[in-house]
Amino acid sequence: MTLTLTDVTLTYPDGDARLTALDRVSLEVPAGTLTAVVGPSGSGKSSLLAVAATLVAPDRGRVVVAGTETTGLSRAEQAALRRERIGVVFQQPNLLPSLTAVEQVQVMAHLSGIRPRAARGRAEELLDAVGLSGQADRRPHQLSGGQRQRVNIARALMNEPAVLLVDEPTSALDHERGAAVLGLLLALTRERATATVLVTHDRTHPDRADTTVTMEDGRLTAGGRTA
Ligand SMILES: Nc1ncnc2c1ncn2[C@@H]1O[C@H](COP(=O)(O)OP(=O)(O)OP(=O)(O)O)[C@@H](O)[C@H]1O
Repeated sequence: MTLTLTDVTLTYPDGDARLTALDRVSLEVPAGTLTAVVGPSGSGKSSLLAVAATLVAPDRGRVVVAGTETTGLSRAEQAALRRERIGVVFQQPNLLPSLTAVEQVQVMAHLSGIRPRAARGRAEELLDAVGLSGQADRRPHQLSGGQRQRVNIARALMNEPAVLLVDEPTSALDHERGAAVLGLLLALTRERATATVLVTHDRTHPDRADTTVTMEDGRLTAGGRTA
């Protein structure tokens, strides 16, 4: 299943005018591949993810998630689609301070309609997949920034999403850890056949992505590279 954006334009109110955050953006991300999105601050990268996640409605254009055209759906239908088909890892991880790593992942099952007993096993399996099997019982303050991001990724995979959207934190990870997260995301993308989009602030490691696109002033500029 694929993520497709076609001619997507998004504007925000800006005083009496409108600010164009996305300007006729088209992007296709096939299942089992990872597209890295790079570009300067304010160029529209997070807006692109927000539209792909159906969290923000574009002014114009089409967003198709795993075969479903999202722009015509009601808010309730979009919420159901997010719950069932989309995994999102935000720039600001909002882990719950009192829950252990495995509980953070498990709690997502509730939203995804997975039975509690099955949820524990699945949460453990996902922590294993992101390399955190030894840390299952730690709380967020006992984990490093990179480990917290891995918990976040495991959490986003709980509903077996078709589309995985990751907004990489700007400062939480150094280059080496950022590269490790990219390696992990690539492996998960292949294994789980997700259409993955990674917004990254590190300009060096996207070389390993299947495709790298650059945002500039709300436009996807040429120079996208397909491996
Ligand atoms: N809710 C909003 N209301 C008004 N303007 C917004 C809103 N969100 C973003 N913008 C503006 O839209 C443009 C694109 O912002 P966006 O957050 O998508 O950029 P970005 O490339 O993700 O930036 P960064 O790398 O700093 O996270 C910016 O000019 C920003 O100021």
